[in-house]
Amino acid sequence: MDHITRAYLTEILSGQISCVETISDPVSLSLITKEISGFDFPVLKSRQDWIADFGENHCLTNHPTEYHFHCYIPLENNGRILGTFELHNHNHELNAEGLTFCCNIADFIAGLLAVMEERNVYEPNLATPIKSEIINEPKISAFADEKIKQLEQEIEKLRVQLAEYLIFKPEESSEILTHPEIVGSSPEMQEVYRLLNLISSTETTVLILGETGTGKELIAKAVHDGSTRSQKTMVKVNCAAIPPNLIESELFGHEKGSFTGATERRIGKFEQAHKGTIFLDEIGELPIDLQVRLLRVLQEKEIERIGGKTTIPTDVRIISATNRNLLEEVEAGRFRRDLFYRLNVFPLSLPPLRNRKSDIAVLATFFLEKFARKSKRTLEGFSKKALSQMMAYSWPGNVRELEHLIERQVVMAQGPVIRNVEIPGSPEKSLSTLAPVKTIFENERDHIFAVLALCNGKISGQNGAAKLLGVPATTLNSKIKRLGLSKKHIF
Ligand SMILES: Nc1ncnc2c1ncn2[C@@H]1O[C@H](COP(=O)(O)OP(=O)(O)OP(=O)(O)O)[C@@H](O)[C@H]1O
Repeated sequence: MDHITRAYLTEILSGQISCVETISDPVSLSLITKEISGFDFPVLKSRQDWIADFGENHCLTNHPTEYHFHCYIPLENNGRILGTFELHNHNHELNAEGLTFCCNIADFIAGLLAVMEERNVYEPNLATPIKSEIINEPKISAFADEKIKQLEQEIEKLRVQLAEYLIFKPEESSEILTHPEIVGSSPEMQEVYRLLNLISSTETTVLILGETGTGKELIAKAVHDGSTRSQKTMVKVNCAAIPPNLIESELFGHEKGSFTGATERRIGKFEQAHKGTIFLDEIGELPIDLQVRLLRVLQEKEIERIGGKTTIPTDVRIISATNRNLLEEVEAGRFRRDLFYRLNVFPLSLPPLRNRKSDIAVLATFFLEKFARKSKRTLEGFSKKALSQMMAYSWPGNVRELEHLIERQVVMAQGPVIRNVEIPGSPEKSLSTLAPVKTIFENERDHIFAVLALCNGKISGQNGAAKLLGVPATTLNSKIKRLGLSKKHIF
């Protein structure tokens, strides 16, 4: 290899600097090539990792300050690796969220380098290093066309978000965050509110992830309401609910007579959402051919009605949501990787209710008040028993399931306090209906019996039952006698 392109962000005390450089000097190159150009997937390394591998001389950030955490992501465009994106920072080891940020930035930088290469603005085989502060101070804008400017703007937005993310130290914030429309103050929801605050004033494309009923639509609404587009509408499209043959016309509209049954011109959801937000729910269900069209709309920022002859510019913020693991869908070839990166600019994961049990009581009370008001009933709250029933349940349908359950309880309530909640699929168990319970004695006997059978009756030694059970062979022998077990039980 005769050169390597490195785009890097480093955290310094006064803020962030960023630059792209091409290194072709043989001495630095051999060291760098050896170390980072071999990474063909994202790699996180700490300073200690580098020292363990290469000694104290590992530092390759071209900056005198030593950094503690390093992240390297290949800059890949259409299967070609154009260089490496690096982040060097002091404070945090990157978590999954930070890594996604970086992957998104890398994706845009790779796109930018590819366009620059195409336009001859950037020449990867240049013998001398170019040092253009493409991110902070776009010197190349003299040559730059619209596409380059757009990509630069996207990168800049992400860079600012990443900077805010890196500066934030959760342990230093003691303020309990809340939201007027969203109930819950568990640590998991604190993180959701923090991310909501982070994106509220931006135009970022958001991907909301979470199981069914975790509140994805509610959060999408909160993102829209908190944005500068809140005076315009948020148009919702449920990609799973529309028959595949109608979804294109639903999203982009059609001209009269463009297909059988198109008796009128139809304005699609993208046009309806102009200057506002479009919420693409269940995006994982979007057919693959429409994924291509959606990607084009995201890139070109214009749509074409079916049967239309002109393109219509659209200014729409995209929020999408899914309860699928989209990366798995990408790996399985059911979801386009380029679209995934476009949508996943800012991922926001909602925790399932079973992982934030401290919110159950407050959510249940919120719904109790809501439905009591609606049905004009006076209800005061839940008994301890009712609350512990709700706490013990795993809520596969999450907040929506809780909401429906409380609605039913309000209808059926006999007095001002709900004393018993009917958890679905678990009729109240009385002792007489429970399966016979084993005594501790029986449990121990059966367990020892099973392990002895596994070891073919061998008690001591390397493959003996005593070793597996973590007791000395003499103890196991006396237990076997006491429990009345013998070899005949085993073979
Ligand atoms: N934190 C919350 N506070 C108050 N209400 C909530 C909260 N989370 C969810 N809900 C309510 O629960 C119901 C389900 O929420 P929502 O429709 O947003 O879930 P979803 O994740 O979009 O579901 P699906 O994946 O099935 O589309 C709604 O009535 C919503 O208002």
